[in-house]
Amino acid sequence: MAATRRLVNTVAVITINHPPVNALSSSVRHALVEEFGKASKDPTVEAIVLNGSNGKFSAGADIREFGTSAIKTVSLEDINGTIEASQKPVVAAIEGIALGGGLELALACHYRVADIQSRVGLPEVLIGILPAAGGTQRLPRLIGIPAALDVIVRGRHIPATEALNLGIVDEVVQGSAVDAAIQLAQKVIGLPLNKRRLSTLRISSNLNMEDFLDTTVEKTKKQFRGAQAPMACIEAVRASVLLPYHRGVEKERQLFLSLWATGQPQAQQYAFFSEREAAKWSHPSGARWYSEEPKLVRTAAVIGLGTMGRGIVISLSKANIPVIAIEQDAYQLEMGKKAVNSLLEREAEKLKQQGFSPGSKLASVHFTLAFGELQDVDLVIEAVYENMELKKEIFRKLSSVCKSNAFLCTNTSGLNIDEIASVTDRPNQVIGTHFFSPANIMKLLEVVRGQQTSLTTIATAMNLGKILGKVTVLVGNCPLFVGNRMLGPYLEQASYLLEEGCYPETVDRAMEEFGFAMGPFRMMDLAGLDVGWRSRTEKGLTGANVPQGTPARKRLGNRYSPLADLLCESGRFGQKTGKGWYQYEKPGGRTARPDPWVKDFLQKYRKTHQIKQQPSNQEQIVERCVYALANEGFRILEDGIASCPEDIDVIYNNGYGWPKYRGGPMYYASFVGLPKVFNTLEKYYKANADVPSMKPAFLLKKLAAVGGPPIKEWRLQVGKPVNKL
Ligand SMILES: CC/C=C\CC(=O)SCCNC(=O)CCNC(=O)[C@H](O)C(C)(C)COP(=O)(O)OP(=O)(O)OC[C@H]1O[C@@H](n2cnc3c(N)ncnc32)[C@H](O)[C@@H]1OP(=O)(O)O
Repeated sequence: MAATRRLVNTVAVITINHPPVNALSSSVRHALVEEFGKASKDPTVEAIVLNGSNGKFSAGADIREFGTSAIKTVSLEDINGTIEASQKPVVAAIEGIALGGGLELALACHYRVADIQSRVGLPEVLIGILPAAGGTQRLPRLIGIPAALDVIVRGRHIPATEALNLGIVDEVVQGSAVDAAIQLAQKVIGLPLNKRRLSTLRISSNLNMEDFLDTTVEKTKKQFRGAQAPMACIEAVRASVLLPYHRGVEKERQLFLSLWATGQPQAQQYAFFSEREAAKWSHPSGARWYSEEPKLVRTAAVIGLGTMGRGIVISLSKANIPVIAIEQDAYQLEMGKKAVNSLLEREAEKLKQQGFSPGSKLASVHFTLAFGELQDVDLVIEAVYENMELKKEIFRKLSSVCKSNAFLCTNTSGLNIDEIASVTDRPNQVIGTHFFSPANIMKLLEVVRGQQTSLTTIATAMNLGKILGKVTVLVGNCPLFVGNRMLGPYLEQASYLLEEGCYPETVDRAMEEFGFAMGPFRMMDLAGLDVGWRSRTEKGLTGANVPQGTPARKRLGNRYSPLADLLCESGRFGQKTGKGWYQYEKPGGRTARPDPWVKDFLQKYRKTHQIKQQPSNQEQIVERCVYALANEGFRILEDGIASCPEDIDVIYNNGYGWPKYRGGPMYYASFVGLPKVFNTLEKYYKANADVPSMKPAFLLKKLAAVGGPPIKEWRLQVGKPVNKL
């Protein structure tokens, strides 16, 4: 039964029953109509309580129904209208979550009681749509325009205590929300309900509403560049100010349909489900996420308290895993300790505001210089800087100090996991955990399996990612893994564009207007240009080891751009030195300004090398950079490094600032059409045979030849994720 009804004295308790998250699919909506109908008619029922089974009110509309005929059956807004109009008081008992349509349903009830652990919100914007069951009209009437806009446009999950302060819920309880709701329902029997019907309320505000909304539009346009849903949310809320309720709801509906026509909701919903699929990892042996038991991680250690290590320590503590944090000397330890403690204080403050005692949520962190203290930890994450010899030295030590069943993780962004594992006494328990900076904030975790990594180790690392609240993707071991490997051809194209007449700001603007959080040159400046320079020097691509007589713009017969090397040779390492592809207000400054020095440098460079100026337009810039990125993605699939295109998209959406409303680079390639991507790359490669990264990948060619099937059918062509490198 999608909803059940029981009677407690004169209160009918209607329970949504649709595991796992009580999504309001067609069957639930029909069941709600039926049970409300019966409760309304039943003369023994004086009040109604609505809750969800298994401690979850509801995660909202069933996202899988969008775009199908199921969504067209009885509408949630009609149900909400019926509930609100009920002559008997209806109380929502919110446990766990009331999200999207779930909260809209609760807003149609006359009262809302929430348990202290619950979260409410209207996160539709995160899947490319807007609340379309009256939420954009009822919420502003309840909590006012500014607060409602914040909730709807950002789509964040609001903890119960904050929801109480905002006025979204009427009561927050420590114990059972259902019991409290029944008590409240009994108390309000017979009281007038008019003021509890949100659709009938008038919006009160002293603000100059039109100005306020216009300013919000401008701010939102900048903040969510290119995303349509946030703008539609504002327009729907504007309608709540200007129009009577029923016309506001019509506007909400129209906006929903226009959003659907943009294609953005489909991309964002693909991204939503891809994230969930990524957790369901598979292994070339045929093992899957459900066939392997992860080991419990009760205690952990982090080696290195630089930016990465600090973020990892915070993540572990927030997940209630006690941490031992190690540094190499007293000074570094003290610096790390100060930074970690100050971040933990901020977390504790947030918890206090939510009504929790920080001690019950944040695990302890113990700082030490002594490796010997690691003998009992279940798992270690090494987070020192990228140097193979240093990492090996640490893993040798760990191998001798840690208990035999401890897991050893390395936070490398591209070094060989097998080589690191080879110095230990337990290569099967060594795994890569590639966090993204700042590690306590960024959602992505690339888990890298080495050749000998055991299934238990994989299951444990994947489960740890989940516990830390990360979007965790399992990938194979190859230089730079998935995300960073794809950056290579992308950044290469960006540099070639400069050689050919573009400027950093032109390329960055094009990519940012496409939707990237940051263009390639701003990104390089942020990461530090010296990092890549060091690696190219080690590979003999630049510096003293380049063979004499090598042309400046060729390496091993292929095109090479020395621009970044030249910048580094001038001491321009990016933000940290106050100069890179841009100039900054000071070393460590954040505001990038085009630098006349760079312009002059590029002009001289082009003249010296007699490069014909043919600056690309915005569309060409995007095509070259994005197709180069996706092409490498196809190679990664061919090589068996990623299991499926969805995993690659999850990595880009969550770790590289790719605009989620474009689904990810592989989804985008599929959206544009694989034959078009193939032909464009082929044309470029034919004219530039010295740029092998632009040679269309074999898999792309194969898929394009059959007309570019939908992305979920690519798996058939990809096969098992066996590392072929
Ligand atoms: C007419 C329009 C009216 C209203 C519009 C809407 O209501 S749109 C929907 C708005 N709601 C959301 O966006 C919530 C989406 N869900 C989540 O954020 C999380 O799933 C949630 C609820 C916080 C639970 O997180 P948790 O980590 O505990 O579980 P997980 O994410 O793995 O989800 C478990 C399985 O449930 C599926 N699922 C979740 N939400 C929905 C949903 N709204 N519709 C359909 N399916 C949903 C999810 O895919 C998982 O499925 P599985 O097959 O097990 O992978």
